[in-house]
Amino acid sequence: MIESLAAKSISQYEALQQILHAGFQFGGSFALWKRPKSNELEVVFDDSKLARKVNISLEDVPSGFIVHPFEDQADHSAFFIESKEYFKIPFAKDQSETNLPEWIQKFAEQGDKSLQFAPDHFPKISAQEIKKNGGDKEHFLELVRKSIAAVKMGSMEKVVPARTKTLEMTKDFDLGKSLLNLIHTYPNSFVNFFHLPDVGTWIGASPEILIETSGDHFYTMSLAGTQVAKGENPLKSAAWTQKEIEEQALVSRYIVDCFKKIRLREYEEHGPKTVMAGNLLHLRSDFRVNMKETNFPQLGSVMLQLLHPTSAVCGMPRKEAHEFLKANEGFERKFFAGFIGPVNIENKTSIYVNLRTASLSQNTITLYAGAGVTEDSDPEKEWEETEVKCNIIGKFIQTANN
Ligand SMILES: C=C(O[C@H]1C=CC=C(C(=O)O)[C@@H]1O)C(=O)O
Repeated sequence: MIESLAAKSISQYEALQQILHAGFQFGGSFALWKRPKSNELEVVFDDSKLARKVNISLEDVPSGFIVHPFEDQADHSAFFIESKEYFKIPFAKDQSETNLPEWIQKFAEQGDKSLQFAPDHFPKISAQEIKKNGGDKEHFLELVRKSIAAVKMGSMEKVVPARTKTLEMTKDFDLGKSLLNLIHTYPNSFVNFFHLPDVGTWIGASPEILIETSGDHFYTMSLAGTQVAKGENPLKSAAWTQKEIEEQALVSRYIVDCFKKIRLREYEEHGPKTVMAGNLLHLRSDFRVNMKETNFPQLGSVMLQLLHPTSAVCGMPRKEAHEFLKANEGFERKFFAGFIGPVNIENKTSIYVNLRTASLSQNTITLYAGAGVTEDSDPEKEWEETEVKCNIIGKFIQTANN
């Protein structure tokens, strides 16, 4: 349902606060997001008190927001925030004011203001759970060493070990402000927030599309290789090592192998080129298919099932890399490196890999990051890379006034 917006303008910060307030008071699940380069913020509310699940055959799914963990589900299901209410509001950077649907403003005015930010909506994590959730540096270094050894032994070409970083939830943590900062700092990312009662509450800024379908057009990308952007024109001056070029080429090969599996020969491939995500540079290739010309109307769902988890977040071959991570990583990825995004909204589905992300609990915020390992990797450098990746979200969470 598309709502008309109220005439009264409010600041973008206030709008975010009111959306969050209404979302938590609604009692169901909700999500908000801003697509890369878009000037609009989109929101869905679902009043269902029980987390909804759908099959990941997306053609049959109503409008909404999908949330799938890293682990494949035996029943091919994902969590789903059905679009019982959907609206979008202007949210350009240079436009400090915006409008909300009238009902949200009324809802927020009537409600209890103290609930505007309510960490008690989030699950509580015990100290014991924090300890075993994979944030230890020595554990990660050892994991990378083991990864390199396994690649050298020939059982895998690449693997993507990950870690967490846990921050304390401070009293001055301001969710609306963190989101506003993420939105304006990362205009090329998919900035997102979703809340599934009793399941999880996550905030992130992903640079990686897993699949997108819009009308007859299908799109996916291979993204890998990381360096910190430096200098005046980082996109032009970036140089890539053989290790990074190979790492990204493996992700592209993985996509082409998926096309081969379904005998799809007509696709466009462009790249790789250097792209910017926050203060990081990556190598990216773009893949496009016309679903009408290739007579493949269900390509989105088919590729979603074939691609996830890609070798940008798991490794290659996928099965061996996944088994290695399960045996050695030592923590549960949950929704990290899973996939999230709007489905069948205005004839478009945009599903992102859930990277540069954090889960919120009553007392902690857990950041997640991984790094692609090949035989030329250096454990200390991979640790540094995950620090920088964690910081993309972390720096807007640790200090409320950032
Ligand atoms: C696994 C992550 O990034 C992936 C995407 C781009 C570059 C990557 C890399 O250089 O390792 C990773 O494959 C992450 O951000 O946690």
